Amino acid sequence: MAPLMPYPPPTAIDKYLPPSQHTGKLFLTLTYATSLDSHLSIPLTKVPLSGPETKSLTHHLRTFHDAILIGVGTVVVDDPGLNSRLPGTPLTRQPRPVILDPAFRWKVTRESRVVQTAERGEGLAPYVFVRSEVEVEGDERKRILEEVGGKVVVIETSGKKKWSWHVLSEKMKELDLHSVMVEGGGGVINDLLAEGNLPLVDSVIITIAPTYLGQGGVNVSPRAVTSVADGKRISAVKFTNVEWRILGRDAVMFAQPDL
Ligand SMILES: NC(=O)c1ccc[n+]([C@@H]2O[C@H](COP(=O)([O-])OP(=O)(O)OC[C@H]3O[C@@H](n4cnc5c(N)ncnc54)[C@H](OP(=O)(O)O)[C@@H]3O)[C@@H](O)[C@H]2O)c1
Ligand SMILES: Nc1nc(=O)c(N)c(NC[C@H](O)[C@H](O)[C@H](O)COP(=O)(O)O)[nH]1
Repeated sequence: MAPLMPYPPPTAIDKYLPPSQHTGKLFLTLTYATSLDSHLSIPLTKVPLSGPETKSLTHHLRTFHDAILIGVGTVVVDDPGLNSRLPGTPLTRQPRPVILDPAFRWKVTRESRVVQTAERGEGLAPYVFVRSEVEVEGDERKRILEEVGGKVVVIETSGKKKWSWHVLSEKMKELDLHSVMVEGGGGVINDLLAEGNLPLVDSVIITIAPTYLGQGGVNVSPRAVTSVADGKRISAVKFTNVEWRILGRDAVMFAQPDL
């Protein structure tokens, strides 16, 4: 895959990046690109929203994180590479792709881009998080992942459909992954922006592209929140330390959740 055109990253964004020494808490950065109508994409479609400058920023951010996390919905639709393609990025600065795929529905093959990327030594192979009820022994896909240094990570769900982000954070640390860049898609992001999960989010970096994708897109809008005091609707998520940068045609918000 062709190296990416590098653009100088914005200055003075260190406070939004993982610390150089890990602190025992998983550092979580939520980052994605959105349209003006808060859509990530058109359903079942990969939509390039980021311009060259913000795509370069995303790849820059990937070199600061131990892991990059997406949901199975994204890996199935986008067939992503999930590496940093900034020229000269050493393997030691490549993030570990993590795919949330409880039912192991991703039909990974040797042609999958993330597998090819790992095979060429241009990125790391994925860890696929799967529910303990799913039979993976003898599954050809497990072998394909292991051949390039990836693995199926079996996680207890104790009958629940979803893993809590506390369980996911503990599992990441167990795997020696101490900082993660959560890139989407809609299901993953709306879940992470739910009230109870916000304390786990350290930084939010959102690219806003100058386009409307139109109704019925893959929308980012967290669950509504009402005030405990009077039961009235209040903002679902607020931010602090908010800074904006204009990169090419896109605006980028850097912020931290205001808990
Ligand atoms: N613009 C951007 O920055 C951006 C970024 C990423 C993706 N996208 C776009 O977004 C679309 C995909 O979004 P999506 O909402 O369909 O899919 P998604 O969020 O990538 O994946 C959702 C699925 O992941 C699994 N999952 C998520 N959270 C989980 C949890 N806590 N525990 C267990 N499993 C969990 C579930 O799988 P099961 O259903 O199997 O239970 C869930 O249905 C694509 O079109 C892609 O191009 C855009
Ligand atoms: N920053 C950003 N701008 C976009 O316009 C867009 N569509 C995504 N989408 C994120 C999603 O996670 C994709 O799957 C990966 O961006 C593809 O990853 P690669 O570049 O193939 O490594 N992310």
